[in-house]
Amino acid sequence: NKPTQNYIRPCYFLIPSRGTPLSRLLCNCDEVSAGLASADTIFALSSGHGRCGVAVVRVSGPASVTSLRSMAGLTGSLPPPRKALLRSITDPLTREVLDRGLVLWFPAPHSFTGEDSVEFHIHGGPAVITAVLEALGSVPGMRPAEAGEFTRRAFQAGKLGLTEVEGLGDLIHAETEAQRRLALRQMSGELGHLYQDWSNKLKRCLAYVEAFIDFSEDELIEDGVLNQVDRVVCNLQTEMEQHLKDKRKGERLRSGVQVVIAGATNAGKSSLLNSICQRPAAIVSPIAGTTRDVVETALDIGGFPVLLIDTAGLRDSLDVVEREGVRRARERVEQADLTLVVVDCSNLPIDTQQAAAFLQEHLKSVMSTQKQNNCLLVLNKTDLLPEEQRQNLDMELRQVSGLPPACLISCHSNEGLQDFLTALHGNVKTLCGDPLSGAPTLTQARHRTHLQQCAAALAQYQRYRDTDLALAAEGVRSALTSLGRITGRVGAEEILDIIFKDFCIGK
Ligand SMILES: Nc1nc2c(ncn2[C@@H]2O[C@H](COP(=O)(O)OP(=O)(O)OP(=O)(O)O)[C@@H](O)[C@H]2O)c(=O)[nH]1
Repeated sequence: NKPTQNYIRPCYFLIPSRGTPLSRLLCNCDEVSAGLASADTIFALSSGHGRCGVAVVRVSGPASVTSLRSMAGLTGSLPPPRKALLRSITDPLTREVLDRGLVLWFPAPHSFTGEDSVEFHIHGGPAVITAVLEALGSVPGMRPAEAGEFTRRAFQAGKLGLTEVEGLGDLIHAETEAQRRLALRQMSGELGHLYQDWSNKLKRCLAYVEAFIDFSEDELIEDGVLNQVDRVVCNLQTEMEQHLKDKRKGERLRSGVQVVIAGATNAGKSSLLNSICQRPAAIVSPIAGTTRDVVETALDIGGFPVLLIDTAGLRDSLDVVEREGVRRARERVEQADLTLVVVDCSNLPIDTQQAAAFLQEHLKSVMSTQKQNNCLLVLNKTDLLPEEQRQNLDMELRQVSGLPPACLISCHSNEGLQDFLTALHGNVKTLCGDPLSGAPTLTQARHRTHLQQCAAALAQYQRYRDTDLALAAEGVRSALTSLGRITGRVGAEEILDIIFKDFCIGK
């Protein structure tokens, strides 16, 4: 019998002559809905919106051929697959020529969606695009595609795994070089292959445990089979632990590093924000307490995405609005990946030891000790210091232990700004990691959740291994289910909508 979709069932392999069960394996019908042909044919503009030289309109589904024949005037044989053909594109009802462009024919299964597909490469003016889309809508069996529907069909045809789909989505949304690299790596399937490999190992473990439960009493199963399972489970746990201990680098790179600028009023926080992003994004004034709310600016720092956040100056205030601003500032500091604590260095004691003690107290008032590990001290307004004091401070603060790295800058003269930007880039790079080196990293919070569930389920195997083998097997089974949720092989329906809704129409 064909197993029900997503259902893991045992099946027996028999030696035909004696009928003795040799081993019991698991057959996982995990092709999701592979092979389910879609009745509708969908079409959409797949290139970007707005005026452009060339626009690509994509069609996928059984009526693709009809659209090709009726709109490109092809009565005889179809063009060779994947070869561009220059044709007049006509309205199938009125026969009016709408444009002259290229048509490409991708017969199933060698297309992005796995279905018969056609592409019309037409001129990118809005009137041409509208006319061609309207004409396609008049072909029987065709309808406009929904957001992400082409990719969804590719997934359902087994052309892409769910992690690859997510990589493709990230690639479309990538705004920086490092994000592009990370997305491309995930789209190439590295992460998906890692999880699939773990999944295959667990399937084998489950088969062994089930076999042991069923046949150990008849002595048809070798001694030590459970020891093999123990070893695999233990190794997988270690691998997963390592994989999860990634300091959220991939997730951070995907969504942007949160860099928060904090400190006392008038220290020059807004000036620093403006200097970094090289435009007057925040209001600067000599009036203490000018910034009252959070000001966010998205930046590309050396290829890494950064969300730079200016906050209200930290001080006690009777003003309700300012108090709320300070509360929000503290909240953002606690959520930050990196905090830039700005200090007006013209207010520092001249003696370096006293200055260091002052800075330590100041840091304590801004953030928790743990947060100080991801912090840069920015000593601003060096233009107000005598040259000798500036140099002493620069040299001697480096010798003080227990202080975060400090940068001396002046937002007015730009002195020290380049060194500070280099330090900032270095910190951001460390927080994101190199997207191309080492093992593939986690990029989504949902992967982390399912992996944590998987690790917990493996712990259940170990807990019950010697007392209740059925419960231990259940642990391995739910570990498999958790992995299947990441790759889209099990119980993925509820998450598909969430993932595909992030895609644009035409992808
Ligand atoms: N001399 C000098 N003045 C600076 C420098 N940076 C900022 N200032 C001045 O310091 C004052 C306060 O600057 P802001 O950038 O508004 O300071 P802030 O920390 O955002 O202030 P709040 O909004 O009160 O939190 C302004 O008059 C700036 O022109 C600097 O490097 N040197």
